[in-house]
Amino acid sequence: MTSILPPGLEGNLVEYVQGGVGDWLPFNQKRFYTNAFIIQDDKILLGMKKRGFGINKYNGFGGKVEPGETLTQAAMRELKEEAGIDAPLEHAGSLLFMAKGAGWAFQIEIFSAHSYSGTPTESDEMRPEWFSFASSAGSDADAIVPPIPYETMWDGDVHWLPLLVRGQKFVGRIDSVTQDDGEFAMTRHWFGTVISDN
Ligand SMILES: Nc1nc2c([nH]c(=O)n2[C@H]2C[C@H](O)[C@@H](COP(=O)(O)OP(=O)(O)OP(=O)(O)O)O2)c(=O)[nH]1
Repeated sequence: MTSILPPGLEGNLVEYVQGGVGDWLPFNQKRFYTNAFIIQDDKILLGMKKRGFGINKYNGFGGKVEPGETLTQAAMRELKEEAGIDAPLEHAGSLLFMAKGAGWAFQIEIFSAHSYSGTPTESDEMRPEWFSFASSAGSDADAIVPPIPYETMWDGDVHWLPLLVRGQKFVGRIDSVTQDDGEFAMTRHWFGTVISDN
């Protein structure tokens, strides 16, 4: 099934999930960010954001792409700065995130790797922790790896993180408004999976 893509998304995509109401928000510019995840067996490495935008949420490791960097170089640099590790990151998906009133959109390029070197280490910005995405996660009293903490993550992550962990490339858009408490609430979202050309 093909469908009309939200503005700002492109590619050979099949709709996976969508929701919300209203017109897609206008934007006049995209700013590029990276977000990197390490996935091993049935575990994923997330970081608790200790400061700045998205504080007190678990997320991948990332930040702004600096002038002159490729997306992959930026993703590797941010992973090293924020988690203290190196990894052969590969592009895994893209997320266009729009906050009402901003005028510009976050273009977040998502990367993943199944191996890494070094030891995940707390930085000024992030505290790394492993989480399990096994179906039995959290049900075993002896389990020491907790399940993915969606309640402490960005609202839209519950839609695309399952695609990421099973290696399905995806593209999505999330529009949001800022609430009185400063938190973002999704107003509309759309996610599609990427159809490979071969
Ligand atoms: N997982 C996830 N991340 C999101 C969403 N929306 C959103 O802005 N983000 C990311 C984009 C950025 O990577 C991150 C916030 O930026 P950041 O705090 O890492 O960037 P920064 O400006 O501090 O950049 P830097 O100093 O680290 O370079 O939050 C979302 O819906 N899900």
